Amino acid sequence: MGIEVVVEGLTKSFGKQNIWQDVTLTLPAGEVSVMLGPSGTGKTVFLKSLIGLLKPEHGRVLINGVDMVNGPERDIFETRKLFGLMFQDGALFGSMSLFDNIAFPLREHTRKKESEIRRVVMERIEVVGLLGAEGKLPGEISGGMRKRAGLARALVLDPQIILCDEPDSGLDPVRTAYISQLLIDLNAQIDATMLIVTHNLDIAATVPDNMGMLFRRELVTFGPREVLLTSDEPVVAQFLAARREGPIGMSEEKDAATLAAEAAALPEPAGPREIVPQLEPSPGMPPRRAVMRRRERVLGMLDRLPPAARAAIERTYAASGAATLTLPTSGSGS
Ligand SMILES: Nc1ncnc2c1ncn2[C@@H]1O[C@H](COP(=O)(O)OP(=O)(O)OP(=O)(O)O)[C@@H](O)[C@H]1O
Repeated sequence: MGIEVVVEGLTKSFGKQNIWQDVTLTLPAGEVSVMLGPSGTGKTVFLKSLIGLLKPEHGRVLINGVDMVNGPERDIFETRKLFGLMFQDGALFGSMSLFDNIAFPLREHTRKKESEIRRVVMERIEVVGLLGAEGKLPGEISGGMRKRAGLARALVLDPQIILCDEPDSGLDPVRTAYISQLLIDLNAQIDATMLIVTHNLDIAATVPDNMGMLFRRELVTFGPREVLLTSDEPVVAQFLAARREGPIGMSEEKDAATLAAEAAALPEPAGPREIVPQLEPSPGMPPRRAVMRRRERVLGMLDRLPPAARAAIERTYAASGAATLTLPTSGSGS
């Protein structure tokens, strides 16, 4: 099973530029989480901070008791081996075949024999649907194939935590849908904790168990997907509706007068936002073990969630036939 990642009071600046401050959240073990946020809000910086490649000035990132910010370098180095990283561009070596690219971490970090390396690499190549392309160079294949090769490479060391930086960048909507399904199938197969950074609304709506958003140097929210998807925070509503009206500007934040004028011109929302169902693993895949754990966890926190999120969660679990569940009384509490 994947490992819980606990982030406490994380603050990162570069010189005088504060990127974000006091970020606190927990990535639940084995669940899929998405971090949204406009360009430049520090999502990639956040991923790099989780693996200890960047050092925030304050706060902790705890993984199996190791603090990836302030812990001993030796422990951080060892803990990093639990991670699989998929970068935006696949980060493949252009002069190496896909096979050699995917084998690279095994050759660098293990003493496995070539026959064993071949077995592992071919297994992962099959998982991401690239059988037959292993001899090709990265320049000879499409962007979507390069992404999948990057994912295969992230998987060779049997990671328990997978970080994906914009898995959809440069992909058309159909390829993005395939990548979304692949991420869910992967979670079903290996039960790893996953964090995906994306701007893509389809991935955000269909893939994660949990969602968060960074904006104006803060974590706006992080929690079960229903919390963000029903949120009436202006920045979340603007992002999810992909509209110009709202706090997110083209290059800089808008002033109060502009915001007020835009808000006055906007039509009243027609009703609660529609939440599309989360993707299920493909036929033939094992069920996601995270689903049951998440259900326990989320139902345990129901009383502390905003009413709209609570109603959405109750609808989700009622629709998925959770007849055996006793939902905490709604209408009481918050
Ligand atoms: N090593 C660095 N040194 C100085 N500034 C940096 C460094 N890395 C990132 N930054 C700055 O931190 C800010 C956040 O960058 P980051 O790449 O994390 O944003 P992002 O949310 O991932 O953006 P996008 O969605 O466009 O990829 C940017 O202003 C960037 O210039």
